[in-house]
Amino acid sequence: MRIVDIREKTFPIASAIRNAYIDFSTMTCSLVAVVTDVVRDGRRVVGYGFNSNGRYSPGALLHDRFLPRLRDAAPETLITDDGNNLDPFKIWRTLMTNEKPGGHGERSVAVGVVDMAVWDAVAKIEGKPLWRLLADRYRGGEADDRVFVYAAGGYYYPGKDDEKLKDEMRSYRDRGYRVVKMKIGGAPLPEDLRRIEAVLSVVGDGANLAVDVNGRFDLETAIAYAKALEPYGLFWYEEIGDPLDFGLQAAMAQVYKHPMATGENLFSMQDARNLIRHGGMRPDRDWLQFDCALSYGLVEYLRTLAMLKDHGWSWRRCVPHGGHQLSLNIAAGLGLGGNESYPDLFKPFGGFADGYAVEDSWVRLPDTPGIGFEAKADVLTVMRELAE
Ligand SMILES: O=C([O-])CC(=O)C(=O)O
Ligand SMILES: [Mg+2]
Repeated sequence: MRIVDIREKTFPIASAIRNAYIDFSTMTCSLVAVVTDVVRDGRRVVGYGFNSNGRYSPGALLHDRFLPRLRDAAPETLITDDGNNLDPFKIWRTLMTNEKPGGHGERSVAVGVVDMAVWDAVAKIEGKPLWRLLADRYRGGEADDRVFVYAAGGYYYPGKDDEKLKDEMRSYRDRGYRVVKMKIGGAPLPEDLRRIEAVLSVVGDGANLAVDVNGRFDLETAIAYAKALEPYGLFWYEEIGDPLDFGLQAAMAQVYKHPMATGENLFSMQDARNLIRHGGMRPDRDWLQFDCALSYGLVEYLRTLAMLKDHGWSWRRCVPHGGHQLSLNIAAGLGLGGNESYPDLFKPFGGFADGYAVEDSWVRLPDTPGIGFEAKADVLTVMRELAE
């Protein structure tokens, strides 16, 4: 078997939302199709991948550097020894030819998009959902039959008052999410506390609400917020300072006793390892949000999981950023703690299979071969337009 074509297209996923650091007025997303010569159920197997929000489309990097490496490689160097399937690890090595270590930048997004498409194709060729393939390969066949998900939203938005924020959260609760997340740090502390209390009037207990700073605070502001947030007993306090400021993160562990979360902007196993070594993260309560779609894909995420195991961390502490189905498959297949969900944002790329309702913040996965895009009509439409 071989790869016969690789296509990429950049799509806008712009919206008027704003977090404490950026707005999404020009946000884009890259969709990649890896077309193979394998036929299953009368169709040519095509694997699809895309990057999650927060980083722009890596289309230029893909066209300049990464896709030519795959096109120029001898086809037999990209497949398994028995010749029956693509080998995600060999493809990863080819993509990363002549790339120095460190300084990961956004090439990790480009490699992540291709890696997602490769795993989708690999599972389709094996005729299995990816969560099943991962459970069979790495967990002795054991898979979780449902995954914890929380609804992310609560952005700043022109003209959005507390009533609109409450309506948004009520609609997530009506759609089966127990836990919701909102943005903070983009307004003065008293205003954010008023917004938090508005949301708590809808979701009740603080254990049903996570807050996300998107890396905005210096230590002094982080501590002022920590003191104000402490009484609410929130689900988590996320990405409080700069993602690479492990000293700030470690200092916060001394002053904030409730759970914290971070990691969505760490793009390699080595960066994740530095967080674990130097960030003071507490394996009994804190959460790790590394997102494979932004950070060299599942091949690299497996290295990150191995690193966590070596450091005595349970994979149940991982709840990836991004709200995409690749992380949902990894969560079910490898036994993570859950996955993010954006019920209303970043369409059609975010979101899970049609017709699988969320209940009390748990969702089930379809049996569709691959990542499950064939079970989600809106994303499948744009995918098939690209390559089928
Ligand atoms: O607003 C964003 O960039 C998304 C984000 O942090 C999250 O989903 O946790
Ligand atoms: Mg975040």
